[in-house]
Amino acid sequence: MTDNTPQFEYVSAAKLPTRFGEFRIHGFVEASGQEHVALTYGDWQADEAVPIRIHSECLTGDSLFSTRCDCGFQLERALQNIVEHGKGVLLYLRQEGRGIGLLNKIKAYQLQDTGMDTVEANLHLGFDADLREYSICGFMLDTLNVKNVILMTNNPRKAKALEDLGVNIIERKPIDHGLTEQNKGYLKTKTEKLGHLFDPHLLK
Ligand SMILES: Nc1nc2c(ncn2[C@@H]2O[C@H](COP(=O)(O)OP(=O)(O)OP(=O)(O)O)[C@@H](O)[C@H]2O)c(=O)[nH]1
Ligand SMILES: [Zn+2]
Repeated sequence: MTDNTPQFEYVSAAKLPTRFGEFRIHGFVEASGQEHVALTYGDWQADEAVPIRIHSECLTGDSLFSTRCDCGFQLERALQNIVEHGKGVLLYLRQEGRGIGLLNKIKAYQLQDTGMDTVEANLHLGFDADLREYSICGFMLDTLNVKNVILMTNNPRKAKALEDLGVNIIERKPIDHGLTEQNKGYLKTKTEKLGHLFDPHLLK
C-alpha cells in the first residue's frame, strides 16, 4: 500500500500587520506535523526576482531579545529590507537551534558558558554541527509563485540548498547586522567552522 499523505501542505493565509508594515502570513505543515510560516509583502510577477529571507527559528533571539546570537537583529533587518524594497518573502522555519530543538540549544548554551564553541557544543551533545533541512522551501516558494530570488543570507549552505531545489538565486545579499560584544565569538566560529560569509573586519 502506498502512503498518499502529501509531504507538504499549504493551510491558510491571513493579514499580519507588523511594526514594519502590513504583511500576509501563510501557514504550511509537513506530513510529520511540523508547522512553518511565510510572511509576504507586496505583489510580483512569476518571473520577477523577489527578495527573500529564510530564517530558522531562534526563540531566544527572535522573541526574547537575546544578544547571544544575531538572529533577532537579522529578522528585524530582513523585514525592514522587504518593506523598503516594496515586496518580499520571509520563510520562517521551525527548526530551532540549527535543528536540535530549544532545550538541546539551552544545553548547548550551557556548554558554551563553560568554554566550548557553538560547533563543539553540538558535537559534545551527539549532534552534527547543523541538522537543518530546507526541502519545504521549494514547496513554499512554488506556492507563493516565486521562482527567482534575491537571497538575504551569509550562509552558503542555505544558498546551495535552494539551488538544489531548483530555485534561481539572482543575487545573494549579506545580512551582517546585529554584531554585539556577546555574539562576536559565536559569529567568528560560524565564519571559521560553518563557512559563513561574515565580513572578517567586523569580527576583529
Ligand atoms: N545549536 C545551536 N543553535 C544555535 C546557537 N545559536 C543560535 N542557534 C540557532 O542557529 C539558527 C540560526 O538561523 P539563521 O539565522 O536562519 O541562519 P544562519 O545559519 O545563521 O544564516 P544567516 O542566513 O546568515 O543568518 C537558529 O535556528 C538558532 O536557534 C547555538 O549556540 N547552538
Ligand atoms: Zn539566535
